[in-house]
Amino acid sequence: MSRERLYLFDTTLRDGAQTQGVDFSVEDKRLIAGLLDELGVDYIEGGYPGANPTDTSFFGERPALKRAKFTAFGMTKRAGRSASNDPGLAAILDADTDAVCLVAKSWDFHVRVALGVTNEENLESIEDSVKAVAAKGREPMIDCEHFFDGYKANRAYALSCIRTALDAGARWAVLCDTNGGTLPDEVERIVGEVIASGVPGDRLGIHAHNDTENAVANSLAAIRAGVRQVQGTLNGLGERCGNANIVSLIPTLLLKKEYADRFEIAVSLERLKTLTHVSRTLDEILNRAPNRYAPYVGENAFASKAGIHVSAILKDPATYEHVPPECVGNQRKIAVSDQAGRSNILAALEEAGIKIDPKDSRVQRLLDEVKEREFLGYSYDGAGASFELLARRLLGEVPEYFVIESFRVLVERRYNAAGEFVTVSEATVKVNVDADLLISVGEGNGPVNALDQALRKDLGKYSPYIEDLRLADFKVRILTSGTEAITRVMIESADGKGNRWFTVGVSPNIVDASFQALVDSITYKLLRDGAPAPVKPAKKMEVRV
Ligand SMILES: CC(=O)SCCNC(=O)CCNC(=O)[C@H](O)C(C)(C)COP(=O)(O)OP(=O)(O)OC[C@H]1O[C@@H](n2cnc3c(N)ncnc32)[C@H](O)[C@@H]1OP(=O)(O)O
Ligand SMILES: CC(=O)C(=O)O
Repeated sequence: MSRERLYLFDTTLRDGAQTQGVDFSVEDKRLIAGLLDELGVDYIEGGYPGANPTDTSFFGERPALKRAKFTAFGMTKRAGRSASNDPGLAAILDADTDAVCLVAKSWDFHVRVALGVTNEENLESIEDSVKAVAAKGREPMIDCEHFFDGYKANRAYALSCIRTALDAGARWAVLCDTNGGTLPDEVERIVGEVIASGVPGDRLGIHAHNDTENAVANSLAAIRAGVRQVQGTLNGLGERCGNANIVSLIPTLLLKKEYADRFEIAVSLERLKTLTHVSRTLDEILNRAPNRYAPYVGENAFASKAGIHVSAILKDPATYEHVPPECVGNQRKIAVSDQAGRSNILAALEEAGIKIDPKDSRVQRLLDEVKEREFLGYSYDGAGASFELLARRLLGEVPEYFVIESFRVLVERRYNAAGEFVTVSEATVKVNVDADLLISVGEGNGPVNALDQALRKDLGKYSPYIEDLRLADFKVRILTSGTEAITRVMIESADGKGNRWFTVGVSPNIVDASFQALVDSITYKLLRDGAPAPVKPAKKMEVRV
């Protein structure tokens, strides 16, 4: 059966730029356009030439796209002047693009209130503007703003906006759920009625906003009802609650039988494997933490925690995964926690490269220990290095590289040499390495920083192993256990080889919890980098300062 072509229109650089807190630079726009082009979308809406210096500059030098149609956005000409005499439209037509998408009002309420013109004047603006785009040799399309609300208020007028655009030569009339309040059943019914009224579905598009968390569902409903262009943004960026997320739409269209059997899109199954990378690169550009819960591409999208799930996943991943993670470039994650069973532990041990007979009684002991510690506040879910140390200690594989004899931290608010009133922390750590007692003092902008400085200042023969270690992130959470508040500290560490690892510490005292996580971090690095075991047992001998 031959499949129908479905076109993907990306508006990350236009509607996505309308997201609160998002402010693309010209260079960001170039990078994102390149990513989208490589992914395989059909249209890249770059922004609104003439609306702001960034967009004008971006359109001033057309990005080198391999296959996507570079598209400018703008609005139809203002009433009372000709298309050739409208400076806004002129800036859009002057831009070197393949296509032009103009937003037009299709709700009579908006024509009256927002534009303050007659319905006929608005239709005239649509017709003249589309003709002006076509005359410039660009592919014209019209975003019918508020189409669904307009259709419910004045069906005949909303339809006449579409017909006027298409009759004037628009390749597409895009039905916009601008306020995002329409639900999937309404979208499906209304699109069906529009097509039944004689408008061909292969000239219609859908542009859905996410105000009821239905933007993707509404886009799929419109596709089922017959539209053949779908608009969306990377990671669902966009005005207010965002647009339909193409990072969710693309895999659904490619991997779900109902759509994959009926439609052909320009993104290949091979390019689909880059989707997680594309999504996370956008977050990187925006300096935002990726959404762990994002469907398909989030860190949790294929993370299983419950023992019953993991037991089955290890027998066949299809038992609890709706698609294989690799097909979108993501990966399976098996968490170890108090929801775990033996299967989670075995999977985590395998991931850490620890070989053990599944029937070994130490597997159950480790599981019991994890559950006991999680009860006390530890969380191994996000602290893989601490879990690995716990497991290897139980198996007798972790040398006691160093022994902490004691530590002390002072926090002082005082005037510094420059006469500024500052808070400084000072830590002293006594550590035993190869029977040498080493005492180091460190200063820092906080107690944990000072402890870290002191601990790492002199670790005897282990010092060279930790020269490139740095603390990348530090998270504190206060938990309540019974009547007591306890602190859980998670530390992310990194080294010069690009390795990152996570450790956890728990104590009623925040400094103590931090220190545990620090010690785990250093021990993990020593173990991973093959540091030799101490030759002498730890005991106080000589003092070196
Ligand atoms: C649903 C959407 O997301 S549409 C996309 C919206 N995106 C943006 O607005 C981002 C970029 N916009 C801008 O930089 C500015 O709004 C500009 C440059 C386009 C216009 O700026 P200004 O000329 O200062 O006008 P302003 O933004 O205050 O108001 C919009 C004007 O466009 C008119 N207008 C709105 N839509 C249309 C349309 N489809 N056709 C013709 N005129 C329109 C409004 O009636 C209003 O006119 P008025 O000033 O005579 O009342
Ligand atoms: C055009 C557009 O962004 C909208 O109607 O939502």
